[in-house]
Amino acid sequence: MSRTLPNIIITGTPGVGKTSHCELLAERTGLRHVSINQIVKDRECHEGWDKEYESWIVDEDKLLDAIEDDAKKGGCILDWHACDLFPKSWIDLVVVLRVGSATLYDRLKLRNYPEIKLQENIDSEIMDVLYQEALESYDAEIVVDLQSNTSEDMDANLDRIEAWLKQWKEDNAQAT
Ligand SMILES: Nc1ncnc2c1ncn2[C@@H]1O[C@H](COP(=O)(O)OP(=O)(O)OP(=O)(O)O)[C@@H](O)[C@H]1O
Repeated sequence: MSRTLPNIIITGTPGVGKTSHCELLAERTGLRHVSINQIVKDRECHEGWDKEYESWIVDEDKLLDAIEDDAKKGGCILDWHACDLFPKSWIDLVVVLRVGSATLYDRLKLRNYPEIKLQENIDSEIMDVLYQEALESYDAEIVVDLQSNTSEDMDANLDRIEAWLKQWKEDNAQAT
């Protein structure tokens, strides 16, 4: 299936900077920021609320149905703390954002996360869980991990993704 625009996943542990990156990237490129959190909530792609973790229990089949048409058209920036559920055929680039554990701790503390959720997220970041998930789910050549500790990191990441997008468009224009 050919798309005239690529689909990009921006993933990583909660608090790493996915939404911040996606919003700016959407502004800079015109691609659509697809906030999976928002879709799960708005389109009720869930089986209820987990009180302990203070998060929705996602119904993945319903979620995939909800975004399938947009994903098949292309031009989506998928913003979520997991990536293994999206079909490989939909995805052109997977960006895994990374952050130091002290910085992540400060960011999550500011959100008043429950202690259990805070600790699990710090452990997940230290143990590379999201990066490994991306490597297990997609071809290694489309997976990139980028640091997101500072606003300078974010600027550099956005430049890099924009350059990748420009190249993707050139390559795919030649192919058609
Ligand atoms: N590279 C960065 N440099 C400095 N601050 C950042 C950076 N990235 C994110 N932040 C700050 O960290 C906080 C969390 O960022 P953001 O909401 O984008 O994370 P997220 O990964 O989308 O989280 P969630 O998965 O919970 O939606 C925000 O206050 C944001 O301003």
